[in-house]
Amino acid sequence: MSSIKVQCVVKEKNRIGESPVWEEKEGTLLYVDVSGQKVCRWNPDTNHIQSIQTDAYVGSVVPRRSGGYVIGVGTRFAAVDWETQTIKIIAHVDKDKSNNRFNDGKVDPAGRFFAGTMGMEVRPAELERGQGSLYTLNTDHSVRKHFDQVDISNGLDWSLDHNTFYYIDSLSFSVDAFDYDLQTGSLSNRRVLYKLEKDEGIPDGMCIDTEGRLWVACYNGGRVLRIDPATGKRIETVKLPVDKTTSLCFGGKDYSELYVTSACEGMDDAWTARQPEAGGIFKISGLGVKGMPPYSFAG
Ligand SMILES: O=C(O)[C@H](O)[C@@H](O)[C@H](O)[C@H](O)CO
Ligand SMILES: [Zn+2]
Repeated sequence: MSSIKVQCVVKEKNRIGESPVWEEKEGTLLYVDVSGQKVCRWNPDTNHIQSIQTDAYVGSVVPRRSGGYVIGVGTRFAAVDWETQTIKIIAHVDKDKSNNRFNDGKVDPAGRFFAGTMGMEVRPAELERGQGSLYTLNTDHSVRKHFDQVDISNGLDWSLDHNTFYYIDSLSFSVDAFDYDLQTGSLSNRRVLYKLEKDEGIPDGMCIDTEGRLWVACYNGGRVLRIDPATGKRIETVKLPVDKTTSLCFGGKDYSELYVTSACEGMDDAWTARQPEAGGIFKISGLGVKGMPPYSFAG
């Protein structure tokens, strides 16, 4: 008997909720509202949300070892000082592409911040294709471009042995893998790991569990998938009461709960009436698997 429970824990609607990160020390969940242009921090004990406004779309937020956070905002990497509520630009990318913005990002096991860009959407998942690139913000604040021709740069994570990088370019409808060199931060040997089925929607955010399996949030699919990278097979599906599930991370006690963000942007009144929790954040408990603590940017 499965005892999986799905619960909407953050009722406040995000236009595009994204980039959830569990903060163990504070017991809080960090996330962004991409087009709502804010970085938020939710405390499950008090149900209180703190936020800071950004001046452009904010694709992701990651913790920083020296304190505060780093974000991908517009086409810039920037540092957030949470105490003083100030944002300082670190580096600029895609300078020739004024219509671009950062999307999903995550820190690698060596403390580098990986984040990708995309063109501006006219409607969800509709945009000029191939405008994005995948970047690394190194700990010395230099920027490296790994590749371009990306449609919607999205979910990413590293294998438990750090030798593989998993990556989603949403409009390819696949989860890809690369060989990863942790010493140099280099990617090579791209291949497709899993192709989504039609009814599964668009692959969006992704995270790994302690068994090395991947969890993928499916935009317009209303579900999260568990993929075994060893076989390339889907081994579990958990459905949610909203279609626009965007991203996910493990958190809570011992990282045994899966937090899933969602979006409501692009939904008409009838759709919103059917799914009143769209834009909220969900907690899935009883999965029987745990996740990994996030890495912090080391620069
Ligand atoms: O959630 C994200 O990653 C993007 O910011 C969104 O724009 C959606 O992903 C996209 O619309 C469908 O892939
Ligand atoms: Zn995403």
